[in-house]
Amino acid sequence: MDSLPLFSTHVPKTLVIINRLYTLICSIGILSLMYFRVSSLFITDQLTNDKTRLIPSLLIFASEFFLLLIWLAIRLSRWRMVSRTPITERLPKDEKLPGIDVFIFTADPNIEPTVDVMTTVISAMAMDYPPEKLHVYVSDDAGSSKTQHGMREAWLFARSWLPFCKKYKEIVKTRSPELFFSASESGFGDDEFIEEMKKIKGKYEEFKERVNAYNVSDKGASTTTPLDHPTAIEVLNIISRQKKDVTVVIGDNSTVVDQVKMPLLVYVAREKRPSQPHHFKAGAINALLRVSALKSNSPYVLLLDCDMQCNDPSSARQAMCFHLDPKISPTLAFVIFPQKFRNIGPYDIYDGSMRSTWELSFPGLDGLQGPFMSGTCCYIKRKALLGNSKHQEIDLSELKNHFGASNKFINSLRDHDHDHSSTPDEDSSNVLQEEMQLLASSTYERNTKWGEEASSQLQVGFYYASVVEDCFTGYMLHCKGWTSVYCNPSTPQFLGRCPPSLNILLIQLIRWTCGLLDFGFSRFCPLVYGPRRMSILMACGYACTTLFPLPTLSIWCLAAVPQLCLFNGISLYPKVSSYSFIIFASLFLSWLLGDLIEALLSGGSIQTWINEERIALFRAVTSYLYGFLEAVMKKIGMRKANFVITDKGFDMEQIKLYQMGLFDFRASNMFLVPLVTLTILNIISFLGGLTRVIVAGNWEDMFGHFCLSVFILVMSYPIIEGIFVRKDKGRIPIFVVLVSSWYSVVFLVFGRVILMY
Ligand SMILES: O=c1ccn([C@@H]2O[C@H](COP(=O)(O)OP(=O)(O)O[C@H]3O[C@H](CO)[C@@H](O)[C@H](O)[C@H]3O)[C@@H](O)[C@H]2O)c(=O)[nH]1
Ligand SMILES: [Mn+2]
Repeated sequence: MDSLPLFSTHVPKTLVIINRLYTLICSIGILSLMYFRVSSLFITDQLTNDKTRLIPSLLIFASEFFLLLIWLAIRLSRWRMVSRTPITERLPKDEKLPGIDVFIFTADPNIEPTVDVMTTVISAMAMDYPPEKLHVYVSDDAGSSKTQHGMREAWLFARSWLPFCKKYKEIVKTRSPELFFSASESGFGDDEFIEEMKKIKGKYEEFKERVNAYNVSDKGASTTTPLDHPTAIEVLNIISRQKKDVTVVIGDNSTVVDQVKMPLLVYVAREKRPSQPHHFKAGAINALLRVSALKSNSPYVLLLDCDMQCNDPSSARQAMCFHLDPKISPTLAFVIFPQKFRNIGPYDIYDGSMRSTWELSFPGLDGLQGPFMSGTCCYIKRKALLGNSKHQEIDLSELKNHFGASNKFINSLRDHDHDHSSTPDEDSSNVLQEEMQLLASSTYERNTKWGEEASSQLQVGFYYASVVEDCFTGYMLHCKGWTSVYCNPSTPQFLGRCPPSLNILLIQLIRWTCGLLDFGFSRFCPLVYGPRRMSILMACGYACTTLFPLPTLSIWCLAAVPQLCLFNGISLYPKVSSYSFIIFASLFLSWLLGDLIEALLSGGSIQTWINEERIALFRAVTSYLYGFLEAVMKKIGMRKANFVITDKGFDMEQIKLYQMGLFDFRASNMFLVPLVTLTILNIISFLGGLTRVIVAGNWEDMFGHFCLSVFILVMSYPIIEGIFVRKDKGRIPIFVVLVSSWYSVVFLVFGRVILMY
């Protein structure tokens, strides 16, 4: 049994063939386009005789070239798509399974509703895994009594929920009470089941009420601030109800309640002081790595954002099929599941399903060295995060230089070198508690290597260099030779909630853009640092992800320059009757059709495809631009790193618009103004160009421009509708329309001056 592989691998042939075909077409297209553009720069007449101008031609050439390069890099990174299926029946017996520490992160009870966070906690505790091998840690970066209290309530509810799930495991398919009670099939089962289900539903409602009541009461009012609070660690077990102060379980880590064992549950609020950098989520992960090392020190760690509930309980076993597979296990650092969302509307206008990432990019990377890391739905090997060598062989003082002064922590490192779940020595509760307090203190990392690039043998947790700590840390692991695996079973293992609002989405994207560019611009740039350490295709994958926001400049050019030229009767594209036009037409069409075919093959529809293209453009001209500017300002020292936490409480109006497939334009003006300006500019240019062509009759020269304009106008339809048609609250405010019209006029005037050259 042992030697049999624990998973199987398939190749999605149709997708692979289509992708390779398009890579080929795209490469030929790029070469011919370059030939055409370069030669037409020198022989002015070849275009539309005397009307070619240098500046717009150069701008357009650079933009097209850059976009095509990125397109090619994306295609290349999907060269070897694979998909994998774990075979859980072949896993060793429960006693032989390794321990797993689940880390759940929350940072602000005001925008991350406590009930939701706790539902995630409960769903993780109820996973299908031996409870004595499962340890759930909650990191509360706000140090809020609301979360701490919520956890005690969650623990109490779990005491009923876990036995219920165990008893009816054939019926209770999802272990998140929220998902279970909202699903229609929760009503099936015999009378006894229905009776018990009603009871437990009542308890769940009471649990929610108690948590919410506490949060609005005086007791819930915080006495500390998210940026300034002491360490608080609480290990929950039966006695913690009576003894409100910190309790530490001695002996077996799990607790037996009503014949059902409960996983260990630990609340950790690391100390935060304004004078000490806390490094956002990466800092929280590292603090948990240290604290958990003393308590359970499991060889595997599951990272979960607080809104990512465990939907299917089998993810841990599935992940272990890869981690324990004798063939891939030695180099395997992490197993990733896709982030799926439970609130995606029927139209998915904001591309919450991220189809191209989960269905195409990640399977592509999986055929190379493995998918990127994401800070949630990810089972990581602890050893990969703390060094891949035998810690016994390294000098103690060297280890202390890297990991800090705690002897107990260093001992734990040496412990997890034996790839099995270890029960750390249980000291008297006070000693252990003190040590955990030390490890979670804000000064512990001073003069250590936490969050930095260490020696080649050692890795000291998550990196602090970028606010997309997950992608960057994964990249560095890949550079060190670790691999990763992607697992995308048909039942979503985890379900979170995507932002159903344009504003929240675009704010989140600014952080991602800035964080990705941070590392794209650093000495670790995948184009420079990568190729020597990983395959060229893998480096391509990282390059197009970290540098993908850069085409914002190209897209701005393509959304404005050809339009200004159209307005002024200057042609940048060959005559429709000429041979060279075929280059443009075929590139443009194969780009669109390629995306369309892939969307259809990977479970999307025509609507999906239009939505994806549309939101990609909206993101490119707003978030990417601001993220890019922020990254540049950080680089020159004008700005500090910032992690704006994604708002997770949504209002009814937002949800209503989202469900109807209507954009919610109650967004910041900084997003609306660029979008509306470009739309108005395109409308004016289109109408102006049309008039001009009717008068001059040179439609053959301007055909390319019209195609581009029509495409942009179709993509901007929701904006046009938001300006002229909609009357609801989510329409585009009149003030924005006025300001944007003014900017469009400025564009037209400046454009005219520049186009003279
Ligand atoms: O100082 C902080 C900031 C955030 N978080 C937690 O980190 C998680 C992710 O934050 P969120 O605001 O939800 O960001 P998203 O953009 O939705 O998260 C994505 O992007 C992050 C990197 O920017 C990754 O860490 C996440 O795993 C990934 O889901 C949440 O649970 C937060 O509570 C902290 O613990 N401490
Ligand atoms: Mn999130």
